[in-house]
Amino acid sequence: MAFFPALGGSRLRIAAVGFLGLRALLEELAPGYSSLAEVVILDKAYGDAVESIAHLRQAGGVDAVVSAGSNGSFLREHLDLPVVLVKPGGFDVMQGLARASGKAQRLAVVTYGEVPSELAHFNERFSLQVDLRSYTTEEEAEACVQELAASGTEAVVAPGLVVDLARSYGLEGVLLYSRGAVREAMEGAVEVARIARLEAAKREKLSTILGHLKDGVVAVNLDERIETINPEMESIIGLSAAQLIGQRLGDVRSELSLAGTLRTGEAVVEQVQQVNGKTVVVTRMPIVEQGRQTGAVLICQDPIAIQRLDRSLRSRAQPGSRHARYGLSNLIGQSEALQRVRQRARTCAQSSATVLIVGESGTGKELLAQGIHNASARQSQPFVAINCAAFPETLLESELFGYVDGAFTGSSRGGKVGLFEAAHTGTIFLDEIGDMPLPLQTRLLRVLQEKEVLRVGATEPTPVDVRVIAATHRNMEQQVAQGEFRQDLYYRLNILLVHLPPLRARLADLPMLASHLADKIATRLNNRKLADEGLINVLVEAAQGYDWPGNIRELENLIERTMVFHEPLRMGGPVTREALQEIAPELFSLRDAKPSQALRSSRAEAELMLLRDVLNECGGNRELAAERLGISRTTLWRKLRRLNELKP
Ligand SMILES: Nc1ncnc2c1ncn2[C@@H]1O[C@H](COP(=O)(O)OP(=O)(O)OP(=O)(O)O)[C@@H](O)[C@H]1O
Repeated sequence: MAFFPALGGSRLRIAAVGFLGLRALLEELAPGYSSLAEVVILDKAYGDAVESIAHLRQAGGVDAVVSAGSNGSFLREHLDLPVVLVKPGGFDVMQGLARASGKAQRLAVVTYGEVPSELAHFNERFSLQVDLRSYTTEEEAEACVQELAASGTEAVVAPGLVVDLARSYGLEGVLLYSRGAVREAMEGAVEVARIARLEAAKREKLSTILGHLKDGVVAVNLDERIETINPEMESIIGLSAAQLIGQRLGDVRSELSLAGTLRTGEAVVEQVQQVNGKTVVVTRMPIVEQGRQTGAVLICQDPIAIQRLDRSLRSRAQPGSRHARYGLSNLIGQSEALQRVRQRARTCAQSSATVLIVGESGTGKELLAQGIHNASARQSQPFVAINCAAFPETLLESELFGYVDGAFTGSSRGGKVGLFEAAHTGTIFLDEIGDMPLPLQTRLLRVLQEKEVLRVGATEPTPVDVRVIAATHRNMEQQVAQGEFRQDLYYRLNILLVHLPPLRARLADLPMLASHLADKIATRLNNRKLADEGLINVLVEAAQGYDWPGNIRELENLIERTMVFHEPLRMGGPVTREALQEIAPELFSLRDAKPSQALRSSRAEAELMLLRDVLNECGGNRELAAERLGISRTTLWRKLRRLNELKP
């Protein structure tokens, strides 16, 4: 689509500067342009004319100026506006001479600047004996008229200034400019004014665009002098546009110099640089107009903004990959213990403080973390999860914190965004935090304290706003006591504690959980018949005496195993206790075959450890501990006594 900027709504405005004869001609011609432009006639010269034009510009603006002779040249030098000069042609000179010859014998032609060569040639060729003179300053004009008067010249054909002077010396003065020359100048001025308006509209549009850009932009001419700069670049450089326009960019900030681009004419794209102590991504490009280089432009981008954009593009490209799928309502179970967990999770969701979830493997720690995130104000932001036990130290470090280009051999070009940066404005879930190596614990502590990450190999940290939810199945107090986990980090993580009880401590939830999981798996396996109630009943009955070391994940696996291996179920037939015994012997063997003393003691040990942990967390308060475990106080007391007896 072509671009036709409007002329700014108002009429063009032209200042026509001239006195005496020129002024009379301007006044005569001006009404003929009233539909195109307002012509303001100024009977002023030199400095006074400049001043009057300045006032006019303030009161409504001026698009172009028409003037002539030395006055016109003076205005051209002192105004940053287009000035169109009335140019006398050969015909004007002849007309002037014809008019003057009717009044006098001895004639002179005085021109501004040099005497046109064709006039001198014409004069000589036809032996006209017209005295040809020229001037550039007002003083020269006066001296010239004095000389002419002294040498007996009777009439002078000249620009207005000289005509005026001639008359003051008693000579005849004939204005050099014809009506045609003035009309031509007026027409030129209207056209120039129209183009100036179009240019101004384009410039305004460009500066509005540049003003709204988040990137810093500066353009220079071939002499590397700043011609255009946007506010973002002003703040990167630390100086205002008024201070910068016209300066050489390389003199102001050598690190931003465009001299190389002007010399080679080649673009250099996305270089990482330090400017004013800040890291920026810089692109340099030549400006080429109609095949000719006319300057160069430099664009500065904020790397954090690029990363944010990169992240949003990536997350859009992989929907759901950085999102929490589950809410607190997906946490199935109505036992008192689970209801308390849900209530506590809702409280956690109200704040942005770090949460520590403690619970055995498979108890739903990640599900709970997702639920907290989705119930929090960060729900529409990224949720990023990582299992700290699943990576060797160096890999975990680069996964969490990212690295810069060339940080180590084999690192990807362009560096890598760490999960902390990827989780910016959202939540990061650090599973198995107790398995994080000590050096990384130190780095994590720094992130939590300073709210910024330092990529591997980087010198400058990147600010991040991330809510941390950590989880562990380990006894962290013990880890701290044994020097395996930093105490200060433990305190930082343990601001809001949620204890997820094991399945065996809330067997009341088992029927509901089994039925929910059976539904889920049957849907996944695309066979609704599998979610048979008979299966749930047999399973629930058989599972009551079982310990569920793998908790809900184990229950889920067991249901899936039964669905896959039990032929009659697939046909819609019943599941018998015997069939289940075959598929999941572990459910029965421990109870039926009386566990060995060694097995019993190790299970007792594990349970005792859990009870003690919870008691410790509750400061020895048995009521609170029983509540957290989802059992009654008497059961807790009984268990403690029995387990202590069982201990080898
Ligand atoms: N209360 C619950 N309701 C429904 N499903 C649950 C519940 N708790 C856990 N699950 C399911 O059990 C499986 C294991 O849960 P999750 O991965 O959250 O446990 P985890 O404690 O983080 O395990 P790990 O410590 O081994 O990483 C998941 O499929 C999860 O959806």
